[in-house]
Amino acid sequence: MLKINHTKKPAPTVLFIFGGSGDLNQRKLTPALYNLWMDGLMPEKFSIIGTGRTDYSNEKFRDHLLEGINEFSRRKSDGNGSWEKFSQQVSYLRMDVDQPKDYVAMAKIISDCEAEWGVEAHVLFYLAVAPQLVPEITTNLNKLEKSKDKNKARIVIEKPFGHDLKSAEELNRLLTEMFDESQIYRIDHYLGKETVQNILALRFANALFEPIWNRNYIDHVQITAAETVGVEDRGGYYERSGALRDMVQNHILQLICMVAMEAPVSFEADEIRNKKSDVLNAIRKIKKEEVQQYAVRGQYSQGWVQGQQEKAYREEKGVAPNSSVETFAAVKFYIDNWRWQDVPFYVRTGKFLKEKTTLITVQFKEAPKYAFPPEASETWRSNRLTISIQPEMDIRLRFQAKRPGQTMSLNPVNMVFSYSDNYDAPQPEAYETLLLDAMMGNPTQFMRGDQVEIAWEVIEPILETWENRPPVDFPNYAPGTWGPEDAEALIAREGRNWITLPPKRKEG
Ligand SMILES: NC(=O)C1=CN([C@@H]2O[C@H](COP(=O)(O)OP(=O)(O)OC[C@H]3O[C@@H](n4cnc5c(N)ncnc54)[C@H](OP(=O)(O)O)[C@@H]3O)[C@@H](O)[C@H]2O)C=CC1
Ligand SMILES: O=C1O[C@H](COP(=O)(O)O)[C@@H](O)[C@H](O)[C@H]1O
Repeated sequence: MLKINHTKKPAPTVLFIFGGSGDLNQRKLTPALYNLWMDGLMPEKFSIIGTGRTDYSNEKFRDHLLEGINEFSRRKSDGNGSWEKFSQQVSYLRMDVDQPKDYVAMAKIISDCEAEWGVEAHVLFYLAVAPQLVPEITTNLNKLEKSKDKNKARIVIEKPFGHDLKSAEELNRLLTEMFDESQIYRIDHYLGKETVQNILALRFANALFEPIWNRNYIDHVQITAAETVGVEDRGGYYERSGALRDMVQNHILQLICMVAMEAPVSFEADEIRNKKSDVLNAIRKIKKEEVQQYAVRGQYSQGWVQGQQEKAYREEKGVAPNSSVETFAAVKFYIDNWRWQDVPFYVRTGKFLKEKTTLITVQFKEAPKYAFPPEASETWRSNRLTISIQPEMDIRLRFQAKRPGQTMSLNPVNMVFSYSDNYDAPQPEAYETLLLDAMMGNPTQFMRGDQVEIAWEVIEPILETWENRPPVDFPNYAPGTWGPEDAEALIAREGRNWITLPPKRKEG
């Protein structure tokens, strides 16, 4: 069920973070837990145990996490002892995931906490590790008595969930042999973003949009998820992934689900998940021989961004000098159902693009009859709704207005709902929301096994075609641009263009 309020706190919880010494924990997980604690949303009793092979003492581990708080958290250490108090409940367990004896140590930690707290604890196992370690860890966890408790033990699995359809199916099979589906939380952090969750409110708490939210009124939908950084130090991971696996299979398909799903009859987890699975199932499978018409790939070259010289992807650490892995992908999808038949969903994502932005645009059709003389307006297709997911958080409804003056001159204007103008409190980070949900036992905003598999099915023809046909033109875009020219052509040849947002309220 989607949460309505937080009158209840999570039950006393022991939280193990596999990959505790890793990047994700330092950047996102510990800052999220610290912010939850500062907001009074952590359980009354909790213990966080980071694991890894690195030789940390508890003190050194906390120092390492504090650096992450000061660099990445929305709240820094406040100098009033908050971090020190919080971090007393954080410790480190040095372990190798393939050593069964180390899981015995985990069992002891759980029973020690329970003895100290005088209650039976809930346990959350967060797997912030590379996917190849997941089978080993889960098989060992399955031997712990505690993990069999359906109501008290949960396991969070980071993306990527599998490498392709086959491996995702295998992973699902393995997990569901050992755990109940209700214990498995497949995380997609985009689903924890405030602006993404707000799509449900926008669509289903207002009578205004739903009547026109269909093929009769909508010309097309587009989603841009653009980053201004390269692969940084994740070249090793990215070489096995690429933009399609890294962003489209999960985050972007989930955004499509939020925009395209039918109205749920309740906010029960399975109701929402069923509605999303319906969308994924209805996405037209692109035939291999048609991939070139529907999808474009790119890889960044070296170049200059804001006076700084950037390396080509092929020069990044951990990347093969002749790599054919894509750092940019654009795809045109169709959803074959009554609501969306023939409405294209154009999506694009990439590293080292011109702007950091995640933007959903719903472009409405033209007015059926334009009685104004052509010289009244240069702009057509003026009606559009843009949902800025990040970094700006706003929704803009664009429509034509009369420019003040003695002539009937039209120009598009925006009605803007901006988070910062409407709410004083800072927005929680996605990982805060999702970690709290996992502790509360609320799987609504996590992916069910079937969704992950259908999402792989959707992109598999593209993946296979690209893997079998190495690109001849890589690298094909410079850092600081909007990607390869073919991506412009993908949409331009249908008389449309990619939309980016000028600053708030200045749009002309
Ligand atoms: N970093 C990010 O921004 C994001 C990451 N993710 C996902 O999260 C997961 C982790 O990513 P990230 O933190 O970046 O990766 P890192 O490489 O930074 O961390 C990997 C972690 O795994 C641990 N580890 C590796 N092998 C073993 C082993 N044999 N036994 C015990 N621990 C081991 C490492 O510990 P040690 O080195 O101490 O042995 C380390 O803590 C990945 O699946 C990634 O795709 C998802 C979204 C964003
Ligand atoms: O999952 C991932 O997401 C990030 C982008 O996340 P955002 O919240 O900053 O939009 C991306 O950089 C990374 O490659 C990918 O693995």
